[in-house]
Amino acid sequence: MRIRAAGRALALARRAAPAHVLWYVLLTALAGLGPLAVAWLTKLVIDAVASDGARWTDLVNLAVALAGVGLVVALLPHITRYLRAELDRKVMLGANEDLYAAVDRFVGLRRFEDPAFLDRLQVARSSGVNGPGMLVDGTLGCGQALIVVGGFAGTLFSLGPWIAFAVLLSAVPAFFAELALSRRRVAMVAAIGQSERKEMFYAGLLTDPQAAKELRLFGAGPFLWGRMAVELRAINRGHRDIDRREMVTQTGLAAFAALTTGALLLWAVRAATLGTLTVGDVALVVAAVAAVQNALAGLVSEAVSVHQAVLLFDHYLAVVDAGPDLPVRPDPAPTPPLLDGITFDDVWFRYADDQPWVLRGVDLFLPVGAATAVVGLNGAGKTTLVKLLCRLYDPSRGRILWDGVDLRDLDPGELRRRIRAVFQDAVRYDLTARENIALGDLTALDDSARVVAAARAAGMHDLLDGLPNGYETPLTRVFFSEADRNDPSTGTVLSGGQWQRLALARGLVAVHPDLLILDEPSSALDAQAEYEVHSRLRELRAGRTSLLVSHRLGVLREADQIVVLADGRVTEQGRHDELVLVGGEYARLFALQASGYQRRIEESV
Ligand SMILES: Nc1ncnc2c1ncn2[C@@H]1O[C@H](COP(=O)(O)OP(=O)(O)OP(=O)(O)O)[C@@H](O)[C@H]1O
Repeated sequence: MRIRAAGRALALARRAAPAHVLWYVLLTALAGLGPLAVAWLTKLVIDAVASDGARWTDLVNLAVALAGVGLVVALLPHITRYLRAELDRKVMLGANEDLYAAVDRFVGLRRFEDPAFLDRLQVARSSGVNGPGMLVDGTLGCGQALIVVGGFAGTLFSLGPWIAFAVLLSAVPAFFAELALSRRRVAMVAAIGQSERKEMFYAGLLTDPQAAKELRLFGAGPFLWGRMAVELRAINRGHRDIDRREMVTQTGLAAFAALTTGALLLWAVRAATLGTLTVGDVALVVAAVAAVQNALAGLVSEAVSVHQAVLLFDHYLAVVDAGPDLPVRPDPAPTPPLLDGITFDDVWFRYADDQPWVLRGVDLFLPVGAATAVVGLNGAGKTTLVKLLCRLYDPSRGRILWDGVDLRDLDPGELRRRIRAVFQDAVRYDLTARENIALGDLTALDDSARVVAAARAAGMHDLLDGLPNGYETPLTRVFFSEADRNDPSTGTVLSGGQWQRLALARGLVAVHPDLLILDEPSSALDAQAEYEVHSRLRELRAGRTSLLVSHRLGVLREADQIVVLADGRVTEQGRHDELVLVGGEYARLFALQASGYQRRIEESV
């Protein structure tokens, strides 16, 4: 499994930056050979200077070679550092591309509501994408260290086999100790993932312009900061624990390394005084011991970083390989234009097995070309019904049929192209007005006429047209667009009702969707805007299939059918007049709202 992960990471690096990987490998190998060449040339120069019969030209040649190798050794780290940084950048881009493509393939919403998966996603986003770069660096670092160790160990071996053996043995405890530390570090990263997400949430909230108003008014800042501090302390505890272990391990290892180095130096000096080693040999031993110790320490830390990279990359692979969260048929049925209607056939739904049922056997038919309105108390399941219709979840039991074909047999992308929905909690994108609208159908991004028509339908055209840069004005004071670099003050902040109308424009920008869903599209509109918007919507809906959810029963009166949702079932269904005559829940709610308005009129008269 780990080997497979390492293979995938290296393959990703090769794909993202093939030339950089090749050059990086070559230069790293060269950098590994450099210190050995310098040490040997230094030994030869010293021995030549110390000997009586050395020729001047030989000395000069050796010195020039030493200087040349020294130059290469000095230059290589700078070039490899650049290559490494560039490789990391390219690989990270490729890894991010794959990660977000995978996240985009999650057809439904379940994964985004699963805390364990969100933890993985957090690790994948923050560290996993660096895995392949870390792995290449670490693998090459290991390779380089092995070249140095191999070269110098050979040298030490020629001077005395047991020295080479002793030096190599001294690295074994370090290797296993670092490996154990690495395991703990990765476990710690996963363990603090939840705290990190909470800390990010509080940090975002404390600096969020939208939240600033309430937080100041309620004086909730210190409370949230207190919560954030709790998470930060938990994160710190995780890091502190690892840092302490690291300190104890590293100091023990350093003391052990210093002892072995000292013993070897003593041996070399004694051997030189006895005449078994030359002066050049002593210089070589000194260089070799230092280089082998350094390289072994490097080998251990690089091996550890490879290990860590693979463990982190495992989280990344878990996300990238997760696949769609709802079953998607490999050979989906085509999604033709809606001809007959949509059927809810005994639909049961709950958000998780341990949660209560939200829908308990909904039977409903949305006829093509008709406007259906859904009414119900808060929490009755109206938005859930809409989300099932868009196939953001699958029913727990029962079926939803598009002209008789189960939604599960259709391609979710194709289905969604036939549906446009405006949700009550529509997103406010920090983008330009044009982009905010065109996100509803990206084919309209460069089609101003369609964007303007949608804005007109939602009653937003005059306002957007009058902005400093018209439709190109950013609807945010958080960023500014490139065009506004010289005057970033053009960004505009919309009111709640204006955002709602913009969301409506986003829903209306698609050309003739088969199904238009409006979930509380006018709750924040003033009376005049609501009247205008609904008159316009009535025109737009005429002859089209639409589903309208609203608590303002007055705007639903003209729907072709009104459906009351209660206790997870359809309890009433019919036209406004029919339901009023029946005198059930709809009639009660309608009378309640109407009496409120009536009383206010009478009081003001
Ligand atoms: N993502 C979710 N996970 C778990 N439960 C959820 C989720 N979304 C909604 N619910 C629960 O499902 C029930 C129905 O919610 P839904 O949003 O469909 O109601 P609604 O009729 O649209 O309400 P409202 O009129 O307040 O908008 C509620 O009890 C709610 O708590």
